[in-house]
Amino acid sequence: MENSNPPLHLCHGNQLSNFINRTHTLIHSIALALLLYYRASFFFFLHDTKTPILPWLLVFAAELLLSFEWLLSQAYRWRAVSRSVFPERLPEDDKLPAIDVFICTTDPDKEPTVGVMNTVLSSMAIEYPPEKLHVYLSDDGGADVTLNGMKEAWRFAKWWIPFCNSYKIKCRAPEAYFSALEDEDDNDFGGLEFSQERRNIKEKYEVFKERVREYGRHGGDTKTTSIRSDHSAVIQVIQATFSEDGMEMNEARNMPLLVYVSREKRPSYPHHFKAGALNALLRVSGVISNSPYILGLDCDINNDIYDSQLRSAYKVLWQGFDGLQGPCLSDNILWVSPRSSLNPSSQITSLARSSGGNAFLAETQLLASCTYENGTKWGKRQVGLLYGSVSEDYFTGFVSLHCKGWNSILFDPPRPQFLGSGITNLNDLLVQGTRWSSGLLDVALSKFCPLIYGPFKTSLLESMLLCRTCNFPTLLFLVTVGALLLYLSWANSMAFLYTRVILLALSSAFFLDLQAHHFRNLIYEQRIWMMKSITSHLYGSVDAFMKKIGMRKASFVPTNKAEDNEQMKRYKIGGLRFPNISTVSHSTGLHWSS
Ligand SMILES: O=c1ccn([C@@H]2O[C@H](COP(=O)(O)OP(=O)(O)O[C@H]3O[C@H](CO)[C@@H](O)[C@H](O)[C@H]3O)[C@@H](O)[C@H]2O)c(=O)[nH]1
Ligand SMILES: [Mn+2]
Repeated sequence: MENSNPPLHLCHGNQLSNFINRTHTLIHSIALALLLYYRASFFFFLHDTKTPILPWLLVFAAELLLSFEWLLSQAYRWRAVSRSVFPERLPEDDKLPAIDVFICTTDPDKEPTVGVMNTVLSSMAIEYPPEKLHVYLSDDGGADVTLNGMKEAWRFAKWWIPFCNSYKIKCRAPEAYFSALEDEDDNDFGGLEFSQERRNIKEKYEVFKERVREYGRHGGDTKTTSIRSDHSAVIQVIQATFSEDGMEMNEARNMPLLVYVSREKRPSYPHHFKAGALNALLRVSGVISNSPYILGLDCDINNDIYDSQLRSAYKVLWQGFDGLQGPCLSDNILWVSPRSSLNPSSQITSLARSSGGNAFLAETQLLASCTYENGTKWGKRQVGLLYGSVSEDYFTGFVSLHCKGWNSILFDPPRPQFLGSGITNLNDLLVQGTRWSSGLLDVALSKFCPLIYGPFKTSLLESMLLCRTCNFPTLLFLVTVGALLLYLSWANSMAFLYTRVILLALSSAFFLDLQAHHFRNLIYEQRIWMMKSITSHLYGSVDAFMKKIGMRKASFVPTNKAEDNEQMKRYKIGGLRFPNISTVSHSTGLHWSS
C-alpha cells in the first residue's frame, strides 16, 4: 500500500508550534541552567554555615529530577506533525490487501459478552471487501458463553452487515448505532423503507442480546459459562460450523471469516497474558488466512472525568512521536501492523504447507498449545509480541518495531473510527494505571531501558521520548514529591527564578493542551494527573521493583467493562467516587499479607 501513487497520506510539520516549542525549550533551558548553577555554587563558594545542608541537598535533588523529566519530555515537542489522508486514493477493492483483525477477551464477568460481540460485529461490518477480512477473537477465559456469543453474533451479522452496506451506515457498532440520537447523520435517510428496516434490525439486535445474556445466565446443557484456566485449545471457524442454519453459500461469501481461538492453558505453564494470546493468534491466523496486515483491537472511549481518552497523550504527545519514528502499538487507540514486522513468515508457512486441507484445524491446535513456544523464537522473544512486560504494546513497539527500523504513523481522524468503553470509576482507573506503570517500568528496569538500548538502534530524540514514556510513572511520582519540596523552599531569595521556571513549565503544558481541547477537560485531566501521580504510579513502581527482585509475580488485571447503574448515574453527573484504600490495594494485587 505504501508504494501506491499518489501518496495516501501527507505529513505536515506544525511549523508555528514547533518554533514556539523550540524557543520555549531554549529559554527554559537557560532558566534551568541558571538555577542549577545557583544550587551548585552553594556547595563551592556560597556556603554559609547558617543554611542547613540536608534540605538544600533535597531541594537540589528535586530540581535535578524535575529538570531531567522536563528535558526528556522536550523530545515530544521537538517535531510535532499532523497528517492529511486521502481515502479516495485507495486502490480498487481487488487490489486491497487482506486484513486479519485481532480482538482479545479474557473474562466474561469484567468484559460482558454483548460488549465483546459489539466489537466483533463492528469489525465484521468494516467497509472492506468481505473475502479480504478475517476476524479472530482470542478468548483467554475459554468460556463457552463467549463461543456461543460468536455464533449468535454471526447470525445477527447476516442482517447487520447488509443493512450497514445498503444504507452506508457510518457507525457500525450496533449498540452505539442504536443508542445514538435520532438526528445524527446515520439516521438521516428519511425514507419509510429505511425506518422500517432500521426497526426490524433493531428488534433482531434486541433478540440477539437477549439470547447472549440468557446463555450467560443459564448456560447450555452441560456447558460451563465461567472462565477456565486448565483446558486444551479450542479453535472454531464459525462460518464453517454454521451450515445447519440453512445459510446460502452466496450469503457466506458476503461475510468475512470469523474465527474463535481459545489457546491451550495449563496452570503450570506461563501464558504471558495478552502478549501470549496475540502470539497464539498470529500463528493460528498464519495458517488460516495469513493476511499481510493486522488490525489489533481490545474488546472494549464521553463526560470523561477519569480522562480515559488520555487526550493529552493521544492528541498532543503522540503528534511528537509521529514526527520521529511514530507511536508504539497501542490498543486504546488501535494499531495496524504489517504481519512481517511481528512474525517472520518462514516460521509458520512451512507448517501450513506440510498440512493440507482439513488438517488445518488440527495444525492450529498445535500452534495454540502451551508447549509450542518452548525453545522457539517465540519463547526467546525474537518474534511476535514480546514477553516480560504487561505493557506489551509499548515494549513490542519500541524493541521489535522502532529499534528494527520500522516507522509507524499516527492517524487520528476527527470522527473516531472505533468506540470503546471508558473508565467510570476511580478503582478501575487505579487498577489500570498501576498495571501500566508496572509494565512500563518493567522495560525501564530491563536491559531494554531506552536510554541504554535505544541510542544504538534509534535516534537520541527517539530514545529520550521512549525513555520518558516508560519512566513517566515513577518520574511523575518523584516529581510530585519534588514539587512539594520546592514549594516548601518557596520563601527564598531566588523565588523569582522558581516562579519563572514553574510558570514556563505550566504555560507550555497549558498551551499545548488548550490547542487540543476544552478548559473543563483540562481541569479533569490535571485532577486525574495528581491523583494518579501519588497512587497508581507509586503502586505500579513498587510492583515493578518487587517483580524485579523476585518478591512478586507478574499479573494482568483487566479493566472492568461491565456497567453498574448506580456508578453510571454518579459518573454522568461528574461525581468522583473514592474507593477505600483496601479495595484498591486488593484489586491491584498490592497487599502485603498473604
Ligand atoms: O491474560 C489476559 C489479560 C488481558 N487480555 C486482553 O487484553 C486486552 C487489554 O486489557 P484491558 O483490560 O482492556 O486493559 P487496558 O488497560 O484497556 O489495555 C491497555 O493496556 C494493555 C497493557 O497493559 C494493553 O495490552 C492494551 O492493548 C491497552 O489497550 C483485553 O482485550 C483483555 O481481554 C487477554 O487477552 N489475556
Ligand atoms: Mn482496553
